[in-house]
Amino acid sequence: MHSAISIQQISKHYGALQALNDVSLTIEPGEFFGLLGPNGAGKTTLISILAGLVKADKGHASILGADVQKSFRDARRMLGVVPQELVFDPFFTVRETLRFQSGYFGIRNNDAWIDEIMANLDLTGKADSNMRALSGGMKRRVLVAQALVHRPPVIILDEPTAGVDVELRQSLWQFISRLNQDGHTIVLTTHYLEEAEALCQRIAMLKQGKIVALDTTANLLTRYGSAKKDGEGKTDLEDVFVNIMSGGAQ
Ligand SMILES: Nc1ncnc2c1ncn2[C@@H]1O[C@H](COP(=O)(O)OP(=O)(O)OP(=O)(O)O)[C@@H](O)[C@H]1O
Repeated sequence: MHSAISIQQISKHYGALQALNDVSLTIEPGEFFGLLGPNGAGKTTLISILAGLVKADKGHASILGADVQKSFRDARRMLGVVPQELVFDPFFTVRETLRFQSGYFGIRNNDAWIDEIMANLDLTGKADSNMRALSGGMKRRVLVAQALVHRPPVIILDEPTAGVDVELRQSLWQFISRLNQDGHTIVLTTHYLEEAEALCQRIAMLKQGKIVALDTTANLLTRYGSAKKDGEGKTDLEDVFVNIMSGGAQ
């Protein structure tokens, strides 16, 4: 069986800046995987390479066996990406936006699935609203819906809960967890480390374009956690993250 995502020795420069430096990573089908790192570590660049939006200088990447460059269409069809930035045509309604996205993948008569996704994301009441009339949190739900219209087995979410209220965050995680239980592979980037700790089975940490830690969440907590100074003695992923980013990992 193919890996859900295979990344082999990927490097990427932007001028003099090395955004990714020899990154290798394999994610298996059905995993809930966290890709963490400080601002500028290279997470979005790596996701853009997987989505075929940015070309790596070196290395290979594939989605369920399809090379993201050589078999772009096959790879893209198996991948749903929830981007970090909210970019929409403001004059389309929510339903039109989702129909348009279905058309991009050559799917017609997708309304039953679009209705199901909208219901799961609490968007049904906004189906006929123009995108420009939605709040930021609602727009983010549409971004998630858009990533799912073609029923991709692998889903990457780039900071999906940035600027989202607690209620939506929880309903979003319930929905994403259900997709994972149904067999979808989920890759998540987030700066909310408590979310990553609760959801992700395995985590990679990037720092200045290099992987500095890669392990199960449980092992990372055991290996790199340190008892909190507040005396409670409980370690968490934030603790681990700070230790690794300050040079505690090899
Ligand atoms: N199109 C571009 N041109 C030049 N530099 C870029 C470009 N895109 C990204 N970079 C640089 O590459 C580095 C990695 O950026 P990237 O967006 O991948 O990081 P990130 O880990 O996703 O950060 P954040 O957590 O802030 O989203 C940064 O230094 C960024 O400024």
